[in-house]
Amino acid sequence: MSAECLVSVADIEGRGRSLVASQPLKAGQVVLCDSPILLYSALPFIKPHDQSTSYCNHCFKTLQSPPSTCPSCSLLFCTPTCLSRASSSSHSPYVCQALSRLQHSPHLLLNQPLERHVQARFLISAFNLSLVSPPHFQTLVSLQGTATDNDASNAHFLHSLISTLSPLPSIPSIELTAALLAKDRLNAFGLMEPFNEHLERSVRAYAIYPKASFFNHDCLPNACRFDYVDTAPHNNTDMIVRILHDVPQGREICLSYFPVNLDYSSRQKRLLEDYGFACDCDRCKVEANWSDNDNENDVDEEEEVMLMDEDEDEDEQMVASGAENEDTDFPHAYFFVTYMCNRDNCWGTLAPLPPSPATPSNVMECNVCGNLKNNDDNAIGDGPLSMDG
Ligand SMILES: C[S@@+](CC[C@H](N)C(=O)[O-])C[C@H]1O[C@@H](n2cnc3c(N)ncnc32)[C@H](O)[C@@H]1O
Repeated sequence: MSAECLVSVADIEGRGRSLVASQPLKAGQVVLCDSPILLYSALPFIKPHDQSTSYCNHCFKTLQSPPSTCPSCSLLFCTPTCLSRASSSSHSPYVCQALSRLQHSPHLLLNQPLERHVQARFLISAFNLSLVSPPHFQTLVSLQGTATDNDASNAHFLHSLISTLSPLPSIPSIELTAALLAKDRLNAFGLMEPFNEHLERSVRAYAIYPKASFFNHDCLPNACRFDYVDTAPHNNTDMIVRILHDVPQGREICLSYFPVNLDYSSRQKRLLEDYGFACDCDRCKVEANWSDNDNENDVDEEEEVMLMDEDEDEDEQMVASGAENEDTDFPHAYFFVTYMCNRDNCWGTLAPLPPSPATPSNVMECNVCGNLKNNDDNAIGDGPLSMDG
């Protein structure tokens, strides 16, 4: 059955639009494969020549062989085909001229925070979308997100800047520009640089996905997302969402909006500041009662395994039944041991590979480092997989 039929949009009070299982789902099942309607670079307009050499400016694959160069602005693309596709979509003459002016006039964004550089890229892409694909622009406008005072002040500056860069028949108003910034803040997913255990992982591009934007957050998610930007031969920026464990029909499917190892106060802060809500998921209800010291244990793997050993049977039952025991100090120990990658500095989430119709999958894949491991805990490979693999 196609992934599209496995989840449907429902309104849940206090959570807005949500994705729920349309039928019982099996661990590893792909429930969504979504293509971005908007994709833009996460790089600031600083040292553009050094920084723009790493990725194709259309599909964001790491550049390998001699790239193709845009004759007007010198941005790099992985192949002539990517450059040609970009010229009629993401790198239209409007975008080409606007980016070129920003890159060659560093004073325009001088002393501006990096956040504004990336927002300028987003707005240029969004304004371009309103010209090259009005239906996709309408989808973007329909996403969740209402402008805050901060969005309004950013919009004020950026609207005036972008208006001077490149002529357009009409550009969105300042009010719509502020709303677009809010929608980007709430709905953009980062396409990350490849995992390196010695470096902090940074974002290479941001993407807006029309259907994946309906996933709500849970600090103990029942699904996680994968991308295969450098390895998928086609549609390499698609997002694939797989289920971690069996889920009954009608249950909401949630992602974690950030790595699951964050402690309670960091999670609450991020959710409130970036997404405008206070999380009251089962994990937060338990951790709200912990002292700060307890929260530090959140990322201590040895501690987790110790707790797991003590409570293993009970925790497995809790996960299986979905009903957590209020009396247990650490009901989510099972989650960390089973679904969190134990490679140094990874903190990725492990999801089973898609099951075959008759047999459940017993191989887990990490959505950050790509490691594959058997359910018996043996690493069996260093990903990432290709989606065709
Ligand atoms: C990416 S959107 C998710 C879809 C959104 N519910 C909608 O109606 O379009 C993110 C927003 O959904 C809401 N949301 C996500 N997870 C939530 C949760 N666990 N509890 C309450 N609201 C949540 C917040 O308003 C958040 O800013």
